Amino acid sequence: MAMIDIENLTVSYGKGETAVQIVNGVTFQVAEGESFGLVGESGCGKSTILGALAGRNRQWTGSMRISGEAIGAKRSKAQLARQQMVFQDPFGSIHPRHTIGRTLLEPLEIHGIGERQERIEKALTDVGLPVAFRYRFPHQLSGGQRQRVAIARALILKPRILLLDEPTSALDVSIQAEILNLLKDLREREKLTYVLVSHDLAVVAHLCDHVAVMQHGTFVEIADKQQLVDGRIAHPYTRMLRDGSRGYMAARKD
Ligand SMILES: Nc1ncnc2c1ncn2[C@@H]1O[C@H](COP(=O)(O)OP(=O)(O)OP(=O)(O)O)[C@@H](O)[C@H]1O
Repeated sequence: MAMIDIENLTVSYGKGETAVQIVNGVTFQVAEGESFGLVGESGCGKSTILGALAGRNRQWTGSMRISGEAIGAKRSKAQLARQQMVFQDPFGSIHPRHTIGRTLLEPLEIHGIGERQERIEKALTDVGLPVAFRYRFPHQLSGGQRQRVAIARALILKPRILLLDEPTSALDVSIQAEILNLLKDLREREKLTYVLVSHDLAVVAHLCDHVAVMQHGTFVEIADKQQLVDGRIAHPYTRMLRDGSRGYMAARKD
């Protein structure tokens, strides 16, 4: 059974005459413990798919099954907790005047979950931060540490799926690999399933088992990691993306 099973998903924004369909009938499955990448030019609908999976974009049609369960228009708290998002910008996504502890407490309060102190400490430890960081404020942390907090906040509800929207692209190059490796370790340790949006095929090749290439709201190709690394990819657009990150891909052929 696939952890994520999406059939003919369309997603739109706006109502009536101003409604615009952004995602035009995409179909994909992600097995438990796998990572599925979404790449494609800016505005093609990658984040919109993540938003629909997360329950943030509710204007969708098609069929969505998560962990074998059919997802409807309204989700229970348990269904919402099952997948959590990590955004690109760790500066914008964490409240600047809340301590890290308070940031991590918030989802537990919203979902009415107990054992809060233990969970906060475990979440910080899981992302490689000292537990004393709970008393710090975001401005006292580096960009990489803030992204670790954003990942800890996503993990604190014990989701089965992480939806990662360009999780390293706002970070210094030297920090990017550190966060990618953390995500890789976490996936293996916690048996998490990932959907990762990136404009960078090298990042996708590093982390993902399969990748869908998007153009104008549809998938033009789904390739596996080996096809990507070996250059056995069919669609001209995919080749163009690959050529754009060739040096990087060669450096990361692991
Ligand atoms: N809340 C919204 N209301 C209306 N239109 C939106 C909304 N969010 C996104 N869009 C539009 O939907 C289209 C797809 O946006 P989306 O963010 O999914 O693209 P993307 O592929 O993730 O791009 P990028 O790589 O730039 O993040 C864009 O044209 C965008 O302007």
